[in-house]
Amino acid sequence: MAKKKTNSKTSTKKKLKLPSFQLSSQQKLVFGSFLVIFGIVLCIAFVSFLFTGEADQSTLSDFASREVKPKNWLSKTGAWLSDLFIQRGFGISSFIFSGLCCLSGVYILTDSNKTKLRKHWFWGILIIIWLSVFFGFFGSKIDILGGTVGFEINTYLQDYIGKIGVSLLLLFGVITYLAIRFRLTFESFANLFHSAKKDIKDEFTMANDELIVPVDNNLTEEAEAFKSAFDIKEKETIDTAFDDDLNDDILGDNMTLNTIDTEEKEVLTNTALEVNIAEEETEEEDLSIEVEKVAEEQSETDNLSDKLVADFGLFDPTLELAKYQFPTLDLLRKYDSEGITINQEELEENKNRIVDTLKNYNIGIANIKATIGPTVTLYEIVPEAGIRISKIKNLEDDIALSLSALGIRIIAPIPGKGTIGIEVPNKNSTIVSMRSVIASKKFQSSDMQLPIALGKTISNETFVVDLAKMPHLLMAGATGQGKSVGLNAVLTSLLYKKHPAEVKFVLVDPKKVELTLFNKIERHYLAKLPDSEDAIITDNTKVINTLNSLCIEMDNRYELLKSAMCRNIAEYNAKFKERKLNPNEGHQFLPYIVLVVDEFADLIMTAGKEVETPIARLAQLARAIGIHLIIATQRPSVNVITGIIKANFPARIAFRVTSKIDSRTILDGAGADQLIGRGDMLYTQGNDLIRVQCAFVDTPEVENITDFIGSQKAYPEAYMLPEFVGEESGTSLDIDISDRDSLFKDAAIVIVTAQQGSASLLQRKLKLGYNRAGRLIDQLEAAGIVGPFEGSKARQVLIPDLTALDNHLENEIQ
Ligand SMILES: Nc1ncnc2c1ncn2[C@@H]1O[C@H](COP(=O)(O)OP(=O)(O)OP(=O)(O)O)[C@@H](O)[C@H]1O
Repeated sequence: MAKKKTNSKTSTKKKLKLPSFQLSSQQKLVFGSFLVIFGIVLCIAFVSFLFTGEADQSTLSDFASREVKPKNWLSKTGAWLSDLFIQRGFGISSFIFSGLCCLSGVYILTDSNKTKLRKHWFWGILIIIWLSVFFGFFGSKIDILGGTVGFEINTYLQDYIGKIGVSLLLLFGVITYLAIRFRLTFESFANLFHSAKKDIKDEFTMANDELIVPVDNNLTEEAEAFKSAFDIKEKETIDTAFDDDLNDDILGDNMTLNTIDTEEKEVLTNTALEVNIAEEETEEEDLSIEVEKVAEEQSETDNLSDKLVADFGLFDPTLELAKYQFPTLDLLRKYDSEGITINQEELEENKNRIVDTLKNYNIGIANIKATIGPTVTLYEIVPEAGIRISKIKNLEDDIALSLSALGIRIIAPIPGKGTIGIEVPNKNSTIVSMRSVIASKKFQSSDMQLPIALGKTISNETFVVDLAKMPHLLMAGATGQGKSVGLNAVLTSLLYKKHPAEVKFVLVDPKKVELTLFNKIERHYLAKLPDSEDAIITDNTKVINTLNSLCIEMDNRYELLKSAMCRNIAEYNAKFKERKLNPNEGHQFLPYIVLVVDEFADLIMTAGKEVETPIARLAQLARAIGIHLIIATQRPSVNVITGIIKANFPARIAFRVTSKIDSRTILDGAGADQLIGRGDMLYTQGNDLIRVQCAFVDTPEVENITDFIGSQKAYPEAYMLPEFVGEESGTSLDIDISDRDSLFKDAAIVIVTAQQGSASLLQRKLKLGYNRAGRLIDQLEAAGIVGPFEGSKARQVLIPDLTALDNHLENEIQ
């Protein structure tokens, strides 16, 4: 077992090292047949060389001249190839080359196991060399038997180990080959010898028995002793023989055991004993039998998808915009004041103040350490033994007063460190540019699904989080503290990392001015409702429709995931890329959708429950299907951020807020009221608070990026969300004839001709987007041309042919 395991381990290791070339079926046909033909060419040339080689010797130097006519059946090429392989190469063993070429071709054509082919090549080449040396051993000059290689190796070896040495070396080669290739062991030689000996012995015994037969009734004393000694054994053997199918002959004899005479019994005993020995031997051999690894059978769908992947490669969702270029770093501004400068004086001053203040309250400090961040410096204090932490915590305001600085935050104790932290704002804060965080290795090499570079932590590390893991983000902060910049930083991060095929934004901007710049990338990155003009939603009534539409999209996506038997969007998309999901059944690559709501308080004020319900539904359920919410608000009061919303937004960002109560609403604790503003923020994902300086991205930078993306080739339209028809507009089936899509008739013809009521058929035939095709199907249903939705099956077509369709439509108009 252990041996088997190691074997399989090493083989997987080997497999991992080898590069895998995936040839398409056509390439396999071309390459495979080329190799077979090349092998045949070599064989013909070599055979011809045996007869014409000598005559062609002189013509080889005039290869370029057309007057020279070589005798080789394949003319100059044949003469040259066979001279190269046989004369200058390995002699007649070169025939193996032609065989190997043909074999490789056949392997490629039949798509057989390549490991076996590699083995054939390995052993083939070794045999070629061995044969060439072997033949070279007998020749006194270069000849076609051993070729130049054989001759030269021989001369070289004979110079060092002599003729006897070379012959022994060749013998050793044969033994090694037999041992490795045919797993021959010393025991198998011995067994061979043993069985030969036994055969002779058998013959001998048989002959003896024949001699004994005539004196059957008079057993000698020795024979009697022999018999009694084996009596028990005989019985056992006979029993075993009864069970043993292999010993049918003996079985036959044993059946009549009572009737046979002693001599026959004796013969039988001998035979049975031998069977026993033979069995033991087989058992011994069994130990060395190697169990061949059986390849696991693949199911039919796997085979089909594997074939598709082999033919077309993995599905590439970015193919439609294959030439899309990600924005470059130089679109972002570089700031002079970047990089942290240590102001020794300031550090010393703050340290003294902290020590003095604490001394005033009889708190001694054993140790103090400073970590300088972009906007604040963290002083870590180890108090003297016996000092209660709560005492320091209570002195927060006093320490802040004596340090006469805004934004002091005391963390007592720092989780996991056993020290007390005092964050003191730097006199001169440094700007954390978006460029520096985007360029950071941490962001660039992150393999997160939706990476967001938020800024830098207090220890000046780039802070990157995965929106897909959050899974929804709540952002709050008083006006002018950096919310909009924060939102822009989030969107910019995604633009720098995600292809338009991979992520779509739904932007809600009641302030109408904050996100307008993103209009330029509408057809690349934005998603919108089918009949809305602007992709960025500024009208509060439209927000309700959009949110409900997202709920429909969510339900649709769950249906798709269910039928694909996937638990989340990542699994689903991976399966789709591997071509395991059929687009004809409605499957498609699903981009992430990020809903950004700037000024959520305003929405709640105007729309209340109508907004809260879909938001809560999305927040509760949308994480698995790739819809993520980012909600920003100025007023983090309890009537805006209700319990249900809070419960579903574990990731929160707090910019500076004006009151402790607001801080509590957003962070479930104080802290946000002590921030210094201008992008200074606290981030939590349910546990610790992390102080981060938000990356700064200015409007011109966003404009540069959106211009850069907007100037590139885009999709024909923005990503269409499913249509949501509000209650007041009636049911979707009451479609007015005049409101029908311009392609309604074409769609009806396609559906009736194909007798298959599926939206994806329309998508393909009429080159439509999924949403328009879906709308057409609804209209066809309303017109009574197709039946109702039947889950994963195509809808039933109610009109049998085109004539009936014409009649149907005419009747409709009347
Ligand atoms: N990360 C940052 N680094 C440096 N300065 C910043 C940062 N974030 C914001 N600021 C400064 O604060 C100003 C206001 O920021 P921003 O417009 O994001 O505030 P806001 O919270 O969106 O305000 P409002 O709610 O009124 O729109 C910016 O113009 C900028 O000067």
